Amino acid sequence: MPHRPYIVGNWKMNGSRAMLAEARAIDRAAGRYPDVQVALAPPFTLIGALREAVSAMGVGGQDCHVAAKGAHTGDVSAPMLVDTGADFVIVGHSERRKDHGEGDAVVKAKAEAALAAGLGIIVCVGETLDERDAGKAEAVVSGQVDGSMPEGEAANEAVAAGKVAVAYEPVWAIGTGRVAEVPDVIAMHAAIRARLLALYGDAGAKVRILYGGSVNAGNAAELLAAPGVSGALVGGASLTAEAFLPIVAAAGSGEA
Ligand SMILES: O=C(CO)COP(=O)(O)O
Repeated sequence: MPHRPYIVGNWKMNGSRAMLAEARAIDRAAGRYPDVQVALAPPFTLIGALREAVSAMGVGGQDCHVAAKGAHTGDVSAPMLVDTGADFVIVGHSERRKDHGEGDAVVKAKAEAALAAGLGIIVCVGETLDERDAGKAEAVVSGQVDGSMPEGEAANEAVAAGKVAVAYEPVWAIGTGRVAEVPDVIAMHAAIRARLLALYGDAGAKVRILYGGSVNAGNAAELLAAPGVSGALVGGASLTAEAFLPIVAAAGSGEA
């Protein structure tokens, strides 16, 4: 694998202070896999506490507003994420795109706001089942990459610094137990890489492309060994150390 594997847990709208014990256990074990970059994205309410509870792993947000501050009730900005201890943020998750009507232009603005605040980013893309069945998966995902990735000098610098990742998450594989076929994942990651090279030139090779969608202990090794897969964005199986650590172990060479 040309990149340092990146295994990220997305807790979505799950978690309470009681779950900090899981984060601590994940963090302790993550320290045994220095070859793997491990991170968790808890809900906003837990970012600060989780940051203080862990030391080896990254801590991120699941979304940010396009503006740095202002009259946007209920929203959280990228500088606020930094202030509470986050080092990255996920933008453009399909649940945000669907639940909050976020299109590519908004996702791109969020990505640029996050970079301006100094955060790393994971930009999510992925097709629906209808789009895949219609043979449009690569076209849809390529269009999302073109429309959602940040542009400009700050983006080029962040890409070169390895602070930018893309997560390919087929919508039909999220939370369904249905994983994409490995050849389809390889093909899609290659299509995404081609767009990244077109957008950023040679530096586009530095963007890590993660797979997400029903990743678990049983399928992680095969997915992570696939050419072009630089890591995983994990939902349900990131909620406990017991479920998440085998995925970290599958990515790393440390002791189990
Ligand atoms: O959406 C996901 C991660 O962002 C994937 O969720 P699951 O791993 O629960 O399918």
